[in-house]
Amino acid sequence: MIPDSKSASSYITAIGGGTKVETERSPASVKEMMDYSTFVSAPKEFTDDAKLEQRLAEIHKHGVDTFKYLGKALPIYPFQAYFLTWLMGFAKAKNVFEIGTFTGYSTIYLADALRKNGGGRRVELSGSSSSKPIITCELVDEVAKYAESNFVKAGVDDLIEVKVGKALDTIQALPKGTKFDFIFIDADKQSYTLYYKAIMDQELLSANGVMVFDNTMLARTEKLLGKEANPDYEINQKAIDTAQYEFKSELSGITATGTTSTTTNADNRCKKDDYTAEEINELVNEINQSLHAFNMYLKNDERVHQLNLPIFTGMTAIRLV
Ligand SMILES: C[S@@+](CC[C@H](N)C(=O)[O-])C[C@H]1O[C@@H](n2cnc3c(N)ncnc32)[C@H](O)[C@@H]1O
Repeated sequence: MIPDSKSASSYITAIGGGTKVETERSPASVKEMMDYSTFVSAPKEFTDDAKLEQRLAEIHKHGVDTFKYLGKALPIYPFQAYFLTWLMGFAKAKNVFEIGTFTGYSTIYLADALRKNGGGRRVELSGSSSSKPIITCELVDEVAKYAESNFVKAGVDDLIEVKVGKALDTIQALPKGTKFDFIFIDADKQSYTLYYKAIMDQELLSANGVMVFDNTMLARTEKLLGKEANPDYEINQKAIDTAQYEFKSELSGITATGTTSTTTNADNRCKKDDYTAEEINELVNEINQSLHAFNMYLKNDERVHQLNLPIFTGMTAIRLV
């Protein structure tokens, strides 16, 4: 049964805000639900290499500590890695395009799944150049170098090429019709529509390929459903952390695309270490508006089948019609 706007709103608010999910059926927190799902799921594409698992845990911790200036930069959650690698197996993906490398955490899982899918097909680019089967885009040079060192340590560097710079430039530099079986986007949220349009214009998704966007339902998602802002809304710390990170990351995207007039204002706000609740509310609203615009654009795009899934802060899976 399709939930009505009211029940959907409370459920999504719970997910977006990281608060308790209050349904009769499921009193668990989102994290508890995700942990349980991880526990009882076992995609065969997922790594069973204990050493790699440990290395990934170290990468997670070290990356978050090292790149504090990116705010609360977070890799995907383990259950999300399950989901991505399961999809990779389903699509029999032989190559990958990723936006948002950060420490390389998600990329390493994708590389491991690629090996389990039989190795990986090089991305054929025009002319003499041919790349590795995974292309991942990272804006910040220092971060990209750190990710590359992690790929070496994880033994997957032969599969991955990091493109440093603005992701939109990288997409547009790819020859039209370069095909990827799996595309994962987890970067500046306000650029999601631009990335999607550019990927579709460039015809980068293969016929049976899958494209996934992360965080498509961020904090304070009730705004997306048109509910009035609640002045008594208690902003919880998790929502604040997420918003700060997403916004700071977002700034790169604003500058990268140069399509918004809020850059100066946003840049000034980014320099601050502390935000008031009001400012955070404003930042979250901006991001949510972009995400809602993106979600609606997809909903109305007849070229694709898309599913907006309530996994963690929302993941949207897309395939071509
Ligand atoms: C959420 S993190 C990615 C996490 C990664 N997918 C994982 O699970 O381990 C987002 C990354 O996107 C990068 N980024 C932000 N804007 C970008 C842009 N315009 N082009 C390329 N990368 C960008 C940030 O520097 C950050 O490292």
